[in-house]
Amino acid sequence: MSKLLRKPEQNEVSQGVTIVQDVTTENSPLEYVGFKIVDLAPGAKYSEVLGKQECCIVAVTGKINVTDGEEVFENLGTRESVFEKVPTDSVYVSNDRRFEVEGVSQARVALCYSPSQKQLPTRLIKASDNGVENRGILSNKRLVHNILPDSDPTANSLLVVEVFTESGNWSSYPPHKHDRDNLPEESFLEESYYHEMNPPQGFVFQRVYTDDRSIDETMTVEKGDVVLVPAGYHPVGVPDGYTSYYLNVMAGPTRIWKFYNDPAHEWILKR
Ligand SMILES: O=C[C@H](O)[C@@H](O)[C@H](O)CC(=O)O
Repeated sequence: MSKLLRKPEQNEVSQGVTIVQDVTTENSPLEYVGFKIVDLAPGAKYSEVLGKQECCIVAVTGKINVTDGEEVFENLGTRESVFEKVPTDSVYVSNDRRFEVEGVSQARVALCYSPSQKQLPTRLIKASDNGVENRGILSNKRLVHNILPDSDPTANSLLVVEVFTESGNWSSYPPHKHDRDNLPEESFLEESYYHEMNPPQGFVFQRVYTDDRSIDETMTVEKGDVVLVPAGYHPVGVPDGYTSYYLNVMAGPTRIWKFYNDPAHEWILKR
């Protein structure tokens, strides 16, 4: 199996707290991005003390309470399924702070991490704060919820976005990359993809490949999988009949999302 594909696990770390995905800079080829999926039963609590990392806590499904020890944010979350396709609530917590997440209902929480040195204020990113974007044409249409875009100064290095791609469409297509620290042409951002499909037995194909093909992995991706993108183009193809969801975390030396399209396929934008 590709080293860029992480299958979900059921690691119950305490009563009602199950770690489903746990990507760190120590256990992955990523140097900037970290990512967890935590399932919480009602009343179960998960807490962390952050070092020189910032974290965006995303209420993927269900309702949660979040505190950083000073502020309390209650009843966050807007959906029982991501496929309701409504934006959700998130909380940004900066470096050298702690946080605790409590399940109000059965909840799935994404913890999105990146490096942070300069402590910034904790911030509730309400669902209504998400920038909603219909992107693409023909068979490349997708719906984008910008949770923590580079235009939002809340974070030091973290970018978080979720994308819905309909049946028979492609996203992150034409293939693009952001693996060179070469602004203004291109920024260097590592990336993680957390995937879900509807109906849940579905799969999508994701290719991660570099110009020199030193990386060239085409993966069959299923519900709960994480795909790691240390470098390279990273298109996603969605079979007929299914809807794809993914949550992206990006981070790198400069918090700017400036991608570069694969010249071989850029022509499709001119149709
Ligand atoms: O680089 C960002 C990620 O690849 C996705 O968020 C992608 O941009 C989604 C899309 O435009 O299809």
